[in-house]
Parts: sequence; C-alpha cells; structure tokens
Amino acid sequence: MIAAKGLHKRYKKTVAVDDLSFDVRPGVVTGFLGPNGSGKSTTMRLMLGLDHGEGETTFDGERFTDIRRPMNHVGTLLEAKPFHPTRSARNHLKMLASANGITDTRIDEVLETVGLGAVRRKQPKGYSLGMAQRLGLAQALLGDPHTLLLDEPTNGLDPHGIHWMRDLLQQLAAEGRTVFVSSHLLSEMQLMADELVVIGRGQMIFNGDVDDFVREFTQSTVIVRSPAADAFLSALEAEGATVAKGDDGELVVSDMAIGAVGHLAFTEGIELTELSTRSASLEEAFMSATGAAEQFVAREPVPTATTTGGAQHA
Ligand SMILES: Nc1ncnc2c1ncn2[C@@H]1O[C@H](COP(=O)(O)OP(=O)(O)OP(=O)(O)O)[C@@H](O)[C@H]1O
Repeated sequence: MIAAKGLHKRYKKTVAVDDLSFDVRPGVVTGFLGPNGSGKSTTMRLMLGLDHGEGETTFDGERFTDIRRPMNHVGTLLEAKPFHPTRSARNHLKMLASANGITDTRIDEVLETVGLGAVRRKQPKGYSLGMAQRLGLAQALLGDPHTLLLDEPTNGLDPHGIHWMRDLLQQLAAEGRTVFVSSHLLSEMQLMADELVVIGRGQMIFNGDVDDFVREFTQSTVIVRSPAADAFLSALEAEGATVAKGDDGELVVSDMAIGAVGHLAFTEGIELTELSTRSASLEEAFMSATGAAEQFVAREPVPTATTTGGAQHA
C-alpha cells in the first residue's frame, strides 16, 4: 500500500506538484495519467525522496529513505538507460544484487522474465530503448519487491512488448503487489489499469476506479436503429433528447437513458431493430478531464499554398 500525503514541489515560479494526496492499494494496477508537464515524474521522484519538496509518502507504512534494502520492498523504474554503458546487463544487476543480498539465481530469473536472457552478456550501450526498458524492469524486479513504481515503462516497446508488459504487470498485481505505473498510452491503460490517479498542472483531477472515471467525464450514448428512423428522431427530440443521425441511418441519442428510449418507442408504436448503449473510451474521458489542464497546446497546422491547391501549373 502506498500512501502519499500533501506532495508539493515548486521550481521557481512553476508549481510542478500542487498538494497531491492519494493512496495506491495492493492487488490492482493503478495507472498514473496526466498531460505532458503535469508533474507525474516529479511526483514519483518526490514519493521516493529523490527530489526536495513537501509532503510524505509511505510504502507499507515506511518512507522509502527509511527502508533498509529498499530494492527488496519497492522496485522503481524512473528513466530509461540508467545503466553503465559498457557493463553487461548481468554484471549491472550483479553489482546491485550483491549490495542487497540477492542471489545470482535471481539475476538470471529476472533476465529471463523480461526476455533478456539471450543478451545478458551484451553491453547496454548496444541496447535499443525497448531493451533498456526491459533491463530497467529487471532491475526493478530484482529484489522481488511488494511494490512497483514505474514511470512510462512501455516507452520504446513494440506492440508485442507492450502486450507482454501489460500481462506481466497484471500478473504481478494479481499476486498481491502494489503496482503504480505512468503511461501516455491510454488504450493500453484502459486494458491494464483497474484504478487511476489523474493529474493536471500538478493538481488532482481524479483518483478512483477506471470505469468511474470514464462515466464521470464522458457521456455514454444510446444507439437506435429503426425502419421509421425519421419519425422516431422527431419523437426523441420532442422529449428533449439530443439526436445525431449517422450516414447508415443509426440514431445516436444523448441526454436520455436507454430505458426511456425503449419506453418511448413502445408508446409511439415504433419498431426498433437495434437498441444498445455505446460507452466512451478512456481516451475520450482523459481529453475531457484534462483539456483545461493541458500545458502545451500545439497550434493547428497552417495549410500551405500547395496543399490548398493554390499552386498553378504552367
Ligand atoms: N529540473 C526542473 N527544473 C525546472 N522545472 C522543472 C524541472 N523538472 C520539471 N520541471 C517542470 O515541472 C513541471 C512538471 O514536470 P514533469 O516532468 O514532472 O511532468 P510529467 O507529467 O512527468 O511530463 P511528461 O508527461 O512530459 O513526462 C513542468 O512544468 C516542468 O517544466
């Protein structure tokens, strides 16, 4: 269990983390989301006491800096390639292992777990970003910790690697560990995380269940198909619903519950061939929740003369 209380960090005029408090519970994957520059990495550094700031974080009741042999309790991955460039992956882990009373068998075990068994004697300077992330994860897992704190672990991984990472983190959580992981891959997070901490400009936006986040920040719609679509559209609008008609004739109904839509069809004597709900995605919820808190907003591309058809051929 992680308990973060009153985390606060200011860089001169910038408040990077603004009085954040949250709990991360064991047994589930908790995703840490926020737009670029919202303070995720700073929060994670504060949690580990690697940055000066206010507030306190405890891991199963203890501050990270007070834990004897922290690798055996809290595994961390904060940046890719934090390795000596010419020391082999195995030697890198061996150095950490011997300082923490971890056996050679465990080193080979974690290298196999992360898929680096075959290249364990290679120097990390020859590693791709994805391989470096795997070595970073091996380092985090080395002490068989009960808690994992991972900043963008899927960064640089190919689709197979991302899938593998998702399965692994879910398995580690199912074993009862506390898994706190940041990522910009929202579709992946929707599949991987059970709970979320969402921040914007250093402030808490949401802390809770993924499904509740999607429900709170989006509107699910009701999809209707009917041979009398136009007549039903008018009836729905007369009842105050907002209705959009798709090219293929489907009606997308907002502001009315599915039961009320079905009841209206019944009272109007209109036949329906489909009546279903469409839930919004985590990405839609994230956009809606963090839109106002986005710090870096790109300008719309300006069309050039050639793309607007302004160029004339002689
Ligand atoms: N060493 C630093 N000096 C000054 N400002 C900093 C420093 N590190 C971070 N910041 C600022 O603090 C804010 C939060 O940055 P942080 O890197 O924690 O965000 P993030 O959510 O991890 O971003 P990203 O998603 O882009 O990785 C940003 O405004 C950033 O510019």
